[in-house]
Amino acid sequence: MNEKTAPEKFTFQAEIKKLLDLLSHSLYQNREIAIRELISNASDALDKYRFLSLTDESLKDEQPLEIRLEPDKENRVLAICDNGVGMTHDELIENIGTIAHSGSLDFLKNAQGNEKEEVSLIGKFGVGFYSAFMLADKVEVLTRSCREEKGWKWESDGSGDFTIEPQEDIGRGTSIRLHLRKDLDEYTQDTRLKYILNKYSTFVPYPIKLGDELVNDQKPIWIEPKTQLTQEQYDGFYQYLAHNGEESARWHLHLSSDSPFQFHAILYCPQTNLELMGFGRTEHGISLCAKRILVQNDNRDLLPEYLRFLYGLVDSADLPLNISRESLQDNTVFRKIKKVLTKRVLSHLASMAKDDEDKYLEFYRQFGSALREGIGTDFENRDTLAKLLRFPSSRGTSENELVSLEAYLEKADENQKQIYYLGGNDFHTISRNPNLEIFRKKGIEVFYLPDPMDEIVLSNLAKFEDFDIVSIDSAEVKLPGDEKAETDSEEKEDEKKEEQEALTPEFEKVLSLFQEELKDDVESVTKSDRLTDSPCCLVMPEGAISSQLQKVLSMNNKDFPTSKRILEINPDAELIKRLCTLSSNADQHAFIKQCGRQLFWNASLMTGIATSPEEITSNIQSMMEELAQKRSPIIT
Ligand SMILES: Nc1ncnc2c1ncn2[C@@H]1O[C@H](COP(=O)(O)OP(=O)(O)OP(=O)(O)O)[C@@H](O)[C@H]1O
Repeated sequence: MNEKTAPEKFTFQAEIKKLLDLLSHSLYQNREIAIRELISNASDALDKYRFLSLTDESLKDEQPLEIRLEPDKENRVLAICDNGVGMTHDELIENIGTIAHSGSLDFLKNAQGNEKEEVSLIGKFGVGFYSAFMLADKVEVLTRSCREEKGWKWESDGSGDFTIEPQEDIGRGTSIRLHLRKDLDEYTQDTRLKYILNKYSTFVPYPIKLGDELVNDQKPIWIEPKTQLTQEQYDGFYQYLAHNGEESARWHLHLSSDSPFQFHAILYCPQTNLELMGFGRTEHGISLCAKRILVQNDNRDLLPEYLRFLYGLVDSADLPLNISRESLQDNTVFRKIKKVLTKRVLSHLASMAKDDEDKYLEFYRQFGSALREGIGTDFENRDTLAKLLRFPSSRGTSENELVSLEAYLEKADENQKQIYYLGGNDFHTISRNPNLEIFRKKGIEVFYLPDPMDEIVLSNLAKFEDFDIVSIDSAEVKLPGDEKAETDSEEKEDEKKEEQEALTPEFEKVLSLFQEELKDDVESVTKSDRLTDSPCCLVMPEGAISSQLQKVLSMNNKDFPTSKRILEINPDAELIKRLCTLSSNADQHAFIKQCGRQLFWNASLMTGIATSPEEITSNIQSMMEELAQKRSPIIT
């Protein structure tokens, strides 16, 4: 037991001396962080006391745990007081004087003697208790440990030494009395102090009082167990974070973890996606706290970019309080938290999709665009994201009936090796596309993609499980059970040649006349295997991107090179059969060519890529005139 009456004198540890010298002479402007540091220490001290009193009944009393700020304008003193754990004589020496603590150690490690750099590092690492000397030219610490009857006064002017002497009549806890520097009267003004407290300490889990006024009235609900919270409390916190006075969140996720690192988080999904309503890019971030002290209120790196629609707060005791925005991303704990949060959000969505499909689809209609964005950017979670995607399909009756890739495969033919989709202007235009005929005949489901974004996503995804994802207007399409699908491309070429050779001379003639007419417009004219009723359709050559996608890309970039398509002709279509019979008569070749051109235009219209309406209408008109002439010869 230390029975001391006169002040004992101590010398600061060399590193601390250096730190203090720097602090008292530095021109570092953001002095208000000192208040944040001291409040954070007070909050830690209250945590420690709360914990001790849980296990040791004798330490308990009726005092409410709180932090008080007591400004004394007359004497230019600001006291920051807590009734937390307090410090014994030896703890005082050890904690604030002779051993550099984590914040200050980090600072010193990185400072490396360059004064300019040292000053900028103050903001980066914070310097814990010692930041008091940025505000004060004398600091007194009055403290009484919860385990002792007797208190102590620590005092220093920050120049190299400190003293400790006994102090009578003080309550449990610690008061840090800052004798403010001459020019810092503002730190005794209520408005200035409230501003600082609101900025940094709103989420401190203990009441902070300025005089008699409670300054932080936001309850830190994220550290409470889920079972003890009501919907109203969750709503209130959401409304606070989202600055939204009326709405409840669409859903929330309350996470707590103790290992391998400690954090609490509440994330909220809003009802509506403002980006869909033309409000521009969502720019709010997540509130980031370290030990309940706000470090940043708009952190945009804690979640991947595509989840930017979520509101929330993350609090971790394993994050350094004074970390800068730049160095946060390099922090291991921060990166791990981001990873866990992302996975938990996605698994929450997956469970919702499984347990309550309707609720999930409602969410998807608002925020599906975010998940689609994730496919292109979050490679680590691509498979999970792919399972969360939904698309309209040929089994539905409108674009509102959405199907997942997994549900699609459940219904697929066992010989099916590919997942099929087709883009187009709208659901009904797509459903009338002739490329679908063989799929309809074979009962194969095709995703209908009126939204070009969906097509970009699927072509980007390219594969789901072991299935290639292909646009059905592509030469790469392999139909289930199609023997040709199994052969390699060389054999396939040979087979194609053989097949073309096996064509009737009449059909061959028609193809060559079409080819002649359309040589500048199409890559080739070939026999079709995918059509059952329609005379023709356009398909993309192997390796080319789909029609719809080309359309979108060329809309954004006029110089985007569009690839020529293959015109496939159905020999069994009535019109083609008739053209075949005409083909042996050279007088009819001009007419066959005219039909070939019109068929190409028709297919272009169906695909939504027709570009020459005047030529199309004038060709139809001249054909109608010819027909009309035959039906009713003009009487002259
Ligand atoms: N209000 C207080 N009540 C009780 N102990 C305190 C108080 N303020 C500071 N201390 C003690 O002094 C020590 C040093 O404080 P300082 O702020 O310099 O570093 P730290 O809080 O340990 O580090 P960091 O903030 O970087 O995690 C604390 O660990 C704590 O033991």
